[in-house]
Amino acid sequence: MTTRLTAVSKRFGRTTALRGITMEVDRGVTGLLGANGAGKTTLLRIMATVLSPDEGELRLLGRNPRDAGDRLQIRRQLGYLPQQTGFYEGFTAYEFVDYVAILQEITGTRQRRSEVRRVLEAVGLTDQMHRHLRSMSGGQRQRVALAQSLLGRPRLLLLDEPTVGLDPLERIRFRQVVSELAREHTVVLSTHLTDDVAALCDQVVVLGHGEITFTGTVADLVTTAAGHVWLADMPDVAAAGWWRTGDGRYRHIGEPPRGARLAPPTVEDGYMYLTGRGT
Ligand SMILES: Nc1ncnc2c1ncn2[C@@H]1O[C@H](COP(=O)(O)OP(=O)(O)OP(=O)(O)O)[C@@H](O)[C@H]1O
Repeated sequence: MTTRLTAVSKRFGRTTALRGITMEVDRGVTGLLGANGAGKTTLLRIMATVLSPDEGELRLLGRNPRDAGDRLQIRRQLGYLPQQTGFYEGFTAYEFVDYVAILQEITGTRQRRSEVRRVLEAVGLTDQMHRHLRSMSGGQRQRVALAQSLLGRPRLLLLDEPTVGLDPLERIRFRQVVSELAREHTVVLSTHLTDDVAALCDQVVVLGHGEITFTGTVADLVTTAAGHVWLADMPDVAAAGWWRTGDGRYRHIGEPPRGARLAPPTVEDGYMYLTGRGT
């Protein structure tokens, strides 16, 4: 079931949010990495059939979203976690997910109940499902939001910055959930956290100013910075970027000076080198 974008572009007035995006996603996790305003949300909204592209072709789960019949079929197999979920604070986790299930026309009370319980269990909230949303932590609420996106066992799961605002333990819990899901789902998640990409993604797509600047594996992304990261006792202002590390040395990204002590690159270095920002 192919999910592929070909030469997709989108403008908002004078702003070009996406230009000539061509990419394919498959089972596993694809990470969309990019700075604020790079176009990640716009891309996910197009894939979620919320927005139409101005130009280009889209195949979602082997279907054409421009066709009304196909679009309905796509939406039935699609899970979407937007950047901001409109929660109803007075609802419990169960009530909220159940409400979304009703909106999705999951018919039959017994079937709906078991589906709501299934998705809450998938995100590890079985014990918390009768707590009110207003009393939950950011991470728990994010898992409730993820749970609603899993209703109906979607084959394509789109997650917009799902780990923003989570503390380290919540992020690890969230990663566990997503990596388990990716065994059977195609997951596309946007983030500006290179740690999430390193931990989760089979494929990485880097967006910069609405264009794809890199597609490959995490290892490929790391390799882009090989030979361009070095450590020194003093900062080198000619580097594209540098910062002082915890051990008092200065880590640099860019063209190394002669005789520099090269360091093995990380995903973050790869991303920084690629974007030419260094810091
Ligand atoms: N509805 C809209 N109307 C006008 N401009 C928009 C709209 N949506 C997005 N844009 C613009 O398109 C560009 C891409 O925005 P988008 O939200 O897709 O980026 P992003 O990578 O998701 O950013 P962030 O990480 O901050 O969420 C930005 O310049 C943004 O201001």
